[in-house]
Amino acid sequence: MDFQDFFAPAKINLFLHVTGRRADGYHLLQTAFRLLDYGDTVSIAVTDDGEISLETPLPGVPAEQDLTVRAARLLQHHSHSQQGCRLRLTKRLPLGGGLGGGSSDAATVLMALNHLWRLGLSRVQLQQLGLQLGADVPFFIFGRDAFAEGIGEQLQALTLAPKWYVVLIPPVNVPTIEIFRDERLTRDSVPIIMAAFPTATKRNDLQAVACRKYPIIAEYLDWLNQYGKAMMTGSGACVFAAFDTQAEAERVISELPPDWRGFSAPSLMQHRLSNLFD
Ligand SMILES: C[C@@](CO)(OP(=O)(O)O)[C@H](O)COP(=O)(O)OP(=O)(O)OC[C@H]1O[C@@H](n2ccc(N)nc2=O)[C@H](O)[C@@H]1O
Ligand SMILES: Nc1ncnc2c1ncn2[C@@H]1O[C@H](COP(=O)(O)OP(=O)(O)O)[C@@H](O)[C@H]1O
Repeated sequence: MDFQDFFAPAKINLFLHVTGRRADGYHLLQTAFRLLDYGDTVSIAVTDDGEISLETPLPGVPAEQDLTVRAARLLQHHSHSQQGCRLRLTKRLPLGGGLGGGSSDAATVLMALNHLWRLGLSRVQLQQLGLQLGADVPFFIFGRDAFAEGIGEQLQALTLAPKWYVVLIPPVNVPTIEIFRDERLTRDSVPIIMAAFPTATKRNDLQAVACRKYPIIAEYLDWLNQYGKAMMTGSGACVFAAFDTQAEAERVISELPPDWRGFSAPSLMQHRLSNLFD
């Protein structure tokens, strides 16, 4: 059985404003997504028996609920394909970290199987399908830094200078839904236009609620603020800061207190699976 490896990068949100709420309860956002050259690896072997299985289930996540399996099943159902696959996942991104790990794994499975099963769906078709799995999935299929609106599915390409990021991983798993449900969340940020993004003050509207619920996040922000401008990504718990050079980022990592976890990684200009659509 031949397994092929496919990369599933992390994302960070360079700012995140909650501008309203849809009738179905989902929140309207404005955000800037940035890809990082750090992530999970999904290994896939195609089978002809129609079965879909995950050989490396994550602790606490039944295989059938794993976003890789759900993505494969969704694509199989949508395309009426008779083919199947065996999946293996090498997880580096923390669960519930705001780095979009599960969504990125799902996007990678959709793009890889579209290629391996020779389905010929376009990037836009896969983005629409991916939205059924999570609000961040279309961005990973879009495959480059983006200004996003709606619930994150309306995407415009952003060109940003390359940077190095320090990402710290507080020892808490923050369920996205818990932050969006909180009555203290402010939901009335005034919408900005994309052209205003580079000069606007960067803020994450989910950060105050997450820090109140999990004070350890504030502790990690305070520590990182000594070195650069620290912010939380997505609904947390991870926090990040940007640096111009690898050396600066690695110096910060080398000074982490004992038992604190984090990594440094450069920005990623294009998703490695983007070439599958050329
Ligand atoms: C906040 C963001 C920012 O990039 O990222 P994460 O921190 O999760 O990575 C995303 O909008 C998260 O996207 P994603 O993680 O895919 O969320 P989903 O699984 O679609 O949603 C989980 C739950 O959060 C709530 N939710 C999610 C997105 C949104 N715009 N409004 C919401 O109210 C809904 O109750 C939903 O049932
Ligand atoms: N392949 C997967 N990787 C990570 N989480 C997954 C996966 N499949 C299902 N999940 C579930 O989705 C939840 C949120 O995942 P994740 O996308 O990593 O969060 P976030 O977007 O906040 O970083 C996890 O807590 C887990 O229960």
